Amino acid sequence: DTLLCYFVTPMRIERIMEKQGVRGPKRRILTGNISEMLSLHSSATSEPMKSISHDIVSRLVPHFAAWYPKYGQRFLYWNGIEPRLCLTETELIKEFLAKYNSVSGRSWQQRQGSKHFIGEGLLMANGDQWYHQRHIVSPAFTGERLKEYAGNMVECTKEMLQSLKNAFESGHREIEISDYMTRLAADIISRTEFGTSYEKGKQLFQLLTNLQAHCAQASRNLWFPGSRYFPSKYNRETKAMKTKVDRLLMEIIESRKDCVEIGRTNSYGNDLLGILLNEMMMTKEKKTKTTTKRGNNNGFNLNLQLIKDECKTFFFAGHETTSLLLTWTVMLLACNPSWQEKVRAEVKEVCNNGGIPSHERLSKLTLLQMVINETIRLYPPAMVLPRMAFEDIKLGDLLIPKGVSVWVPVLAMHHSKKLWGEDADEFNPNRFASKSFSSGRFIPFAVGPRNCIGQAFALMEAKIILAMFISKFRFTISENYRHAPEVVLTIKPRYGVQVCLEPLDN
Ligand code: HEM
Repeated sequence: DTLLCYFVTPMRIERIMEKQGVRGPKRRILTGNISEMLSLHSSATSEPMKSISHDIVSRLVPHFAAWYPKYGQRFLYWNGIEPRLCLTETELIKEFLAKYNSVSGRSWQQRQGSKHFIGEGLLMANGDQWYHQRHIVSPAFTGERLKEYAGNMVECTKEMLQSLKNAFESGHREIEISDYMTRLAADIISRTEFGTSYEKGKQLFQLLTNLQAHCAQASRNLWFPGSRYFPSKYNRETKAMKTKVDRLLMEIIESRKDCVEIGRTNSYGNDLLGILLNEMMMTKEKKTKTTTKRGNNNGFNLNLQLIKDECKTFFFAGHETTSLLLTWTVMLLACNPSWQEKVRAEVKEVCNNGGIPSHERLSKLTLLQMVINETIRLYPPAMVLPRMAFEDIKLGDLLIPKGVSVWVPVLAMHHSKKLWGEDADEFNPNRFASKSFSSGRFIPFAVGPRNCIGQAFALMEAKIILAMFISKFRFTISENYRHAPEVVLTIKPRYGVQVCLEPLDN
């Protein structure tokens, strides 16, 4: 097996790719191109940028910036023993994401790296396991359900605006906005997931945030097979943190079950946790009635462990991405006062009740939507879409051998001058004025059956929060802001985003 994994398979993959003209940097046995990538990364992000420029590809994905001009629009590199095929052709990407979902998915490295903090939930599931989970949670994201969440979003935002006002009144003219946005997005997803058990959801937020930061650090060593078995301090600490999270989740689940068992209600609720518990109970009942074997569900079993994993998955996928979208939008509008004023005027016209947008009015906020699009083009929270081929895949003229991870470099494509023109690195929301922009080059939420299930939720949330924020405050970028985007799973501002606030009367 070792021989196969370290020598034979990599050589076979290299040969197949080379025959098709796909080349890449020279690979070392075991470590692949890791040391080169590490050294490129550490020099690229060691300092803040000299100005607030959005030309960030060579800073955040320096290996892409180095290899793309040299090896072309498809190239192969190695993260340890994992081969990665970087694919940048929009038609091929669309076809790959739309058609080959059942024969591609999360790689071992990805699943291992996130095992402790999101486990086997939707984001990391593959094949039938993925299919069943997606089917079960979809009802939580229908149009009707979204409308109901809008009220929660407005309530949480009002609280956040009040605490900003309090901070201002106690003398803080400058605030760091990413902290506020992170707490707000966590608040909203906690209510959506846990509804009434929301107070415990808040406690979970802290525990999960710590666990995630811890896992991000530990997974740096994952390219080395067997590392997860080392009795390291990291591994011990991770396990202890995970146990705490699971215990708290179990408490939330148990109290929900108690309510049903003592007959106070007959449903577990229609928030995400409720939907999952209802489904688990229904399948249990069906099983005892018909004593069906595993057959029709292909071995899929929604048990308590999976429900806990799902709660963690949605918490993780649903708050950090959105809070970053909000933070970067505030940064960009703080640096572009004319766009800030235009959006404020639009909000005033569309929502003439103090900037609180009703669900029906959201689609009328077109300038705000253009600004949001431009923000996730320049700073896409998910900067890469990784998918491993589980079978040989024929994509146009390209054969992708089994075992290769296809990497769609979202950030690099969003900044490509070839796709967006010479001003690709500039903030210009007008490029989204026409609704007919090609979908292939703009993929912040991915495309195809495995796209972001929370896309409509996130966009609704972003519009509500930004509309309310912009009606209450005018804001400018502080001279203390240091522009230092960095990648820690997502694209973050290393030192936060400091803005100066001016409350508005309305
Ligand atoms: C601006 C905000 C967001 C962005 C940019 C974003 C982006 C993405 C992207 C690119 C993917 C595909 C990842 C991949 O295939 O590698 C994804 C998947 C996912 N997202 Fe989001 N997301 C956002 C907000 C949310 C929210 C609010 C939720 C939940 C409420 C959510 C839940 C998920 C889940 C569960 C998946 C996995 C879907 C699957 O594999 O079937 N996301 N997201």
